Amino acid sequence: MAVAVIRSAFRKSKVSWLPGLSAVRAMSAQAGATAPFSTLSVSHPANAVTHVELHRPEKRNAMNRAFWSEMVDCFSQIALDSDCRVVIVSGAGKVFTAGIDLTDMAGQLLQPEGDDVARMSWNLRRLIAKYQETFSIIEKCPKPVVVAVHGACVGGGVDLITACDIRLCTQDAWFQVKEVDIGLAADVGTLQRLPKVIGSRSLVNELALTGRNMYSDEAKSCGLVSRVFPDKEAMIAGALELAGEIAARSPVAVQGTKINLIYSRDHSVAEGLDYMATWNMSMLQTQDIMKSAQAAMEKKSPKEVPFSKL
Ligand SMILES: CC/C=C\C=C\CC(=O)SCCNC(=O)CCNC(=O)[C@H](O)C(C)(C)COP(=O)(O)OP(=O)(O)OC[C@H]1O[C@@H](n2cnc3c(N)ncnc32)[C@H](O)[C@@H]1OP(=O)(O)O
Repeated sequence: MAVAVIRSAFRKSKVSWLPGLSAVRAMSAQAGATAPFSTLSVSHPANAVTHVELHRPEKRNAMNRAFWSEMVDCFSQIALDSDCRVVIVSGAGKVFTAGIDLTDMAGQLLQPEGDDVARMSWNLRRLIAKYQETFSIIEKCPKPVVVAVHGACVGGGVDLITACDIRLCTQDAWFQVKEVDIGLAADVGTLQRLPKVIGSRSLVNELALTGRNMYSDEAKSCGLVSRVFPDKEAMIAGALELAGEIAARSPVAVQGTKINLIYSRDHSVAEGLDYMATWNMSMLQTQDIMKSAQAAMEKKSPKEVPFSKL
């Protein structure tokens, strides 16, 4: 009986605005993150899954000038790619990343352009904001991002992973808020996001003020990562399995969940509930609810439900 009710509701839900919506989607759909990047390798290992690999292994994936721009281009393309429902980020070679490229840093950041202090300061501010966007773009991307860390994750690496939605690591992974060791206060996300990721403010302060290494067991126990794998191969297999589970769900539900979780993290419960109500006053009208409910009633897996692209 319940199945019949859902079927009938689903038939009724095929309302006349759908062709218009498809046309808008067709106009905005992009081919995916295909630009020839020099510091990133982008692949599509499974249906609806995009894998972004930091790819400067001979320099331990140190973040050079090209990297700071390419991440923004890559994630801007992914955000619009209706064939992508979930992203995996990992590092090629021996480690995840050695953080900012220290040889590149001297030019741009330490010798800002400008005729006087005001102009140099203004240019430097713009540059720092640009570097911040390199990781904020991950958080702004509506597709969930799973990051898989092996070996070292230093400095800018911690900024990067705290902007991701799910963090995995290998047993040999270690994390270091290194900035204090090179004479600067971390300025591209760690100080803002790490306290929201791990529960202990005292631990955040300790890590950021001493620059000490944190190893995988402690990263798991404090909540920085949700799973630890014996090695990189097992971790990438685990990341793909997790990505497959996310990709199988309604993209309307998944993207709405990511956006509302981040909004709620930064607002009061009352504001979060208000935002949610406004969000769902349109999103509850999706066909995906009827499709998912029907599959649940028929004891089918969400993997069997053909959701439209988003
Ligand atoms: C607006 C500001 C925005 C962001 C700021 C971010 C701040 C930070 O990121 S602070 C962190 C800076 N990073 C470091 O201090 C790490 C330095 N590197 C290491 O400690 C080690 O390389 C390692 C990551 C532990 C890996 O060790 P190992 O596997 O033994 O490799 P190496 O032999 O040391 O290096 C191989 C190769 O890579 C080059 N390299 C490594 N790290 C960097 C780097 N950060 N910048 C530039 N180049 C790096 C190293 O020089 C070697 O190059 P060769 O040409 O082979 O000599």
